[in-house]
Amino acid sequence: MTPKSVSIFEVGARDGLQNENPVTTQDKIILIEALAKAGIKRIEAASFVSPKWVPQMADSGEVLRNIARQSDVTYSALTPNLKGLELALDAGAEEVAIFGAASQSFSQRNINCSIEESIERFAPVMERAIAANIPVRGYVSCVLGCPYEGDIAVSEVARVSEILYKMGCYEISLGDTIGIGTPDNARRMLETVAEKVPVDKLALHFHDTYGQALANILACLETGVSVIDSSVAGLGGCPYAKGASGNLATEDLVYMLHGLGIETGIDLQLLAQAGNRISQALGRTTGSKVARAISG
Ligand SMILES: CC(C)(COP(=O)([O-])OP(=O)([O-])OC[C@H]1O[C@@H](n2cnc3c(N)ncnc32)[C@H](O)[C@@H]1OP(=O)([O-])[O-])[C@@H](O)C(=O)NCCC(=O)NCCSC(=O)C[C@@](C)(O)CC(=O)[O-]
Repeated sequence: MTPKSVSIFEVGARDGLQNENPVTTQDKIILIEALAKAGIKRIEAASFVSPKWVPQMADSGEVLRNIARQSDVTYSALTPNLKGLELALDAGAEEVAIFGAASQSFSQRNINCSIEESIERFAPVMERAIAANIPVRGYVSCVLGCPYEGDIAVSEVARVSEILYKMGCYEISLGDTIGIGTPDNARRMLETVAEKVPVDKLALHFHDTYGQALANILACLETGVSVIDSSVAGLGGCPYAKGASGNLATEDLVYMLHGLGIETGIDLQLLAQAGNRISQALGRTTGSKVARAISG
């Protein structure tokens, strides 16, 4: 059944900015604070990965330490290993995420290890996070296709999702990393994963490379999924998936959800302003059609 409200997990400051031209630390801080003012309650603000691999995220500690935090907002960070987790805890991350894949080739290119090795690396991260009382989110990439392998079996998506869930992730975010899915296969994938992980513990994380993300989300909403990741101004892509565009723009998602009578708690005008400002800092126009329409 379609949910009455949707929780938006904003990934623009991480998934978005990790694959844009560098912006200043201050620009990131202004963005994150503006997103919170617009009513977003879950913000992925940082990523503690190797600065040699993703230089755009090298100032993650400084970002987390300097944002003016709102008490009802959760600020989270990616942590691929124990080193990343310790840095995230030190900087005050309130939630962390481990990120695996349903594709062996993507796992190798993204985090330099196989799926099985990644699970081994995640185990101590989970253990330490639980000891520190920090919730851990789990990502599974390539749920609707892989830039290196093509089609990915939904059974593999379900298998990896279940492993991360059973390890203790409170929520599993299903990433269409290259935005290749279409409504029927997106929904079928979600239904298959939901046989292993309860649908209220699943989130959708759809890139918009082929312009299908909104349609795919609409098709999936009927299953009752109620957490959706998106990126203000459609920022980003993925450094290990050449040609992938950003996540679905949050403004476009919010506009559709409000039109369907689904609550988000987000002020669309303030959100569009936040997206327009970071787009200006990047020297590009917003990737959100809704923001362009409102601004026009
Ligand atoms: C995972 C590693 C670190 C393994 O990298 P590695 O080379 O296998 O690891 P290592 O342990 O051998 O370390 C190599 C170097 O990295 C350093 N290092 C090691 N760990 C860290 C850390 N946490 N923070 C800072 N530095 C670190 C470590 O200290 C060492 O430094 P050196 O001695 O060479 O100077 C590397 O592969 C990496 O950083 N990859 C980047 C992955 C990434 O950020 N990808 C993009 C995010 S995932 C994504 O966008 C998909 C998602 C989540 O949005 C969902 C979707 O859309 O599908």
